[in-house]
Amino acid sequence: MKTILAIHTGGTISMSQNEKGEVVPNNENPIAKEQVILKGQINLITDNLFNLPSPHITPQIMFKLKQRIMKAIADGVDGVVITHGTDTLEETAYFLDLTLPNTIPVVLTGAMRSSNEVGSDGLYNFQNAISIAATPESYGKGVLVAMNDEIHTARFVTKTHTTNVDTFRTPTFGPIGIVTQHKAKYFQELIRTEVCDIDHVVEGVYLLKAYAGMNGDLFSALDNEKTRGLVIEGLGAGNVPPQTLPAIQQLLEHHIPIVLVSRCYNGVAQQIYDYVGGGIQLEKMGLILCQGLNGQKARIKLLVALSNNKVGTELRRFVSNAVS
Ligand SMILES: NC(=O)C[C@H](N)C(=O)O
Repeated sequence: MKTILAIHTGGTISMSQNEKGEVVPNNENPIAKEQVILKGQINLITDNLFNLPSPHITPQIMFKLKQRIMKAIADGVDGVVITHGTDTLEETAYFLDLTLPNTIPVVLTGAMRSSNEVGSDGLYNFQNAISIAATPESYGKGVLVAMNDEIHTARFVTKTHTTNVDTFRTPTFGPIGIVTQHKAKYFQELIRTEVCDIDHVVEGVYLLKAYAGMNGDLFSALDNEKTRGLVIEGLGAGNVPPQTLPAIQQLLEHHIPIVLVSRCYNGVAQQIYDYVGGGIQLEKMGLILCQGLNGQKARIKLLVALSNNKVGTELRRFVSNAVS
């Protein structure tokens, strides 16, 4: 019989609506003891590790979660399910994808409607995640995200809607599989994995979004000493307004690695445009163009790379390409 560990970390899936209609955390996790699916066929063990709304999750907390999963792997569990708030779920999922060995299925899930709301999706998603974690086909696919009958890779999935249960999408590539009647069916393979073990997490990795008319003020506001790295969500295929360039250059002169992604929902940042502030100039200046990741994922990747003490060409190689 397979042993699946469910680690609960909080989020709407663990919350309830009160008489005023406000969604609030519970002391007792309402779904922690529930197991409808695969009852008698798997041994489900539970760890209520945290009870946090996901905006309270930090990279330090992600690191504690990674350590807990490493212990579970060493103890011989066959799969791990993590319940998590959806706001930062994609960041935790990608952090774990980058830092855990790809040995057993690790599946994150959450809910858009709290436990006592009509049409609550929490228990349903939790059941699906258990079933995915117990499926032999789920091995070797990296960390997975199971929401609303779809299975996504941690690397590319993103939250796209504030409240709709169909919020998690994988732009450009699509989901890796689906769940029907609580059974996982895969129709895409994981392209590759890149595990990068870390024993601590650095601070001071920031994310800024470019906008029409942006100037250097926000870049200049960064403390050169405290800033370990920066991700810029550029415009379109990876361009920034020209007024930002002197301040960006200043940061580069302080040897701060700067990663460029696109603020677009779909597509990749590339050296296409040769005008002032275009991707070609940014690449020549020394920015690392990262293909395929959104801003928050690129920030996690840069943070993991820096926590692994990567520098120079190795940092550039690791951060630049998430696709192939
Ligand atoms: N649906 C959710 O879980 C959203 C909630 N604010 C959280 O991330 O904790």
